[in-house]
Amino acid sequence: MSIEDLESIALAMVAPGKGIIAIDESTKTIAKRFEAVGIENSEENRRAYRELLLTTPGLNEHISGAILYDETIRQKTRDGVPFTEVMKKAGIIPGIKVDKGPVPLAGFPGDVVTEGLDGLRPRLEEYARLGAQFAKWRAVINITEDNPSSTAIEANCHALARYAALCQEAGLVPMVEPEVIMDGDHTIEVSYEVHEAVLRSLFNALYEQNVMLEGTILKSSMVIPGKACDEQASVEEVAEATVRVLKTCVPASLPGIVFLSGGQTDEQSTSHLNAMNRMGPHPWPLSFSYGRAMQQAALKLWSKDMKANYADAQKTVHARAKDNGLAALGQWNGK
Ligand SMILES: O=P(O)(O)OC[C@H]1O[C@](O)(COP(=O)(O)O)[C@@H](O)[C@@H]1O
Repeated sequence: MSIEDLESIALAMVAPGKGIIAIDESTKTIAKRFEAVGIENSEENRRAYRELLLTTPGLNEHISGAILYDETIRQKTRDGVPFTEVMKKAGIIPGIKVDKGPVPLAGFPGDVVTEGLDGLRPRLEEYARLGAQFAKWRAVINITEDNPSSTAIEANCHALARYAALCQEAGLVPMVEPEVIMDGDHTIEVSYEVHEAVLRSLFNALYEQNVMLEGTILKSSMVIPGKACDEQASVEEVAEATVRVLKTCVPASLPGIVFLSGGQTDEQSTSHLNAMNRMGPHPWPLSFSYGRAMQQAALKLWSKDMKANYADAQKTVHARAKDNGLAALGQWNGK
C-alpha cells in the first residue's frame, strides 16, 4: 500500500465532524466496566454489547471508525454477519488494538512499558486480512513524585515507533497513543511538562524509525490536572494548554489528532474538545477517539434491561456521537 493510500485512510478517520468510537477494551478492562453495572463478563454479553454499539442507527453520521479488540474483530451479529462487514457497509473504518498491555518496567518502580512487539508482523498481516485498516497501540505514562523516568518515556516511545513502522509495512494506519494518566495530585503545569517530554520523544522516535507522519494518527490525552489535585482547571485552561503543547511538539504534516477520554465525564470530554476547536484553525483536525465518554451512559442503560432498553441505549450512543462530532467542529452548544 502506498503512502497516498495510508494518508487517505488517515484523513477519512478525521473527516470534518467525525471521530472514532473506541470499543477495544481488553477482556480484563471490559470486565471492570461490566462489573460496575452488574453485567456478567461472558463472551456472549461482550458480543451482544459490541453489536449494540456497532449497529447504532445513524452511527456513521458522526463516527468515521471504530477500534476493535482481537476477539471482537472475529465476531458476528446475531444474524451471522461479521462485524467488519456491518462496519464497511455503514462506511465505518475497522481498526484494531494490537498492543498486549502495560507491564512494570524493570528497575523503575511505578513506571510501565507496553508489550506486544514480538510476533507483531504476522498478527498485523492477519488483521489486515480480517479487514482492519488502522491499528492502535497504547503506552501508559504514570505521574507521581518519581515518575515518569526518562527511561520509561523513551522505552514506550521506542515501542510505539517500532509498532508504527510495522503497521505501515502491513498497510495499516498506526494510531499512536501515549496516554498520560490523570490519576494523582499533580498540577496542570506538571501534566504539561510530561506531555511535552513524551510528545517530543515520540516524534523523535517516529522519525528514527522512518515512520511516515502523513499516514499516522496521534491519539493523545489532554493536559489536565490530576484527579486529586486541589487546583482543578477551567475548560479554557485545559483547552489552551493542550493546544499549546500539541503546537509545540506535533508536526503539521500529521493528518490528525484524536483524544482519549481517560476518565473525564461525558460533559468534560465534549466541552474540552469543543473549546479547543473554537480556538482554531489548527494545523491538524482535532477530534475524538473516546471509549468511556462514548459508551458509559449507554452501558448503564443497557445493564438495567438488555431487551427493553436496547433501542434507548443505541439512541444514547448516537447522541454522544453527535455531541462529540459537533465538538470536533467547535459547534457544540452545551446540553
Ligand atoms: O486497558 P485496555 O483494555 O487496553 O483499554 C484501554 C482503553 O483506553 C482507550 O485507549 C481510551 O479509552 P477512554 O476514552 O475510556 O480513556 C481505549 O481505546 C481502550 O479501550
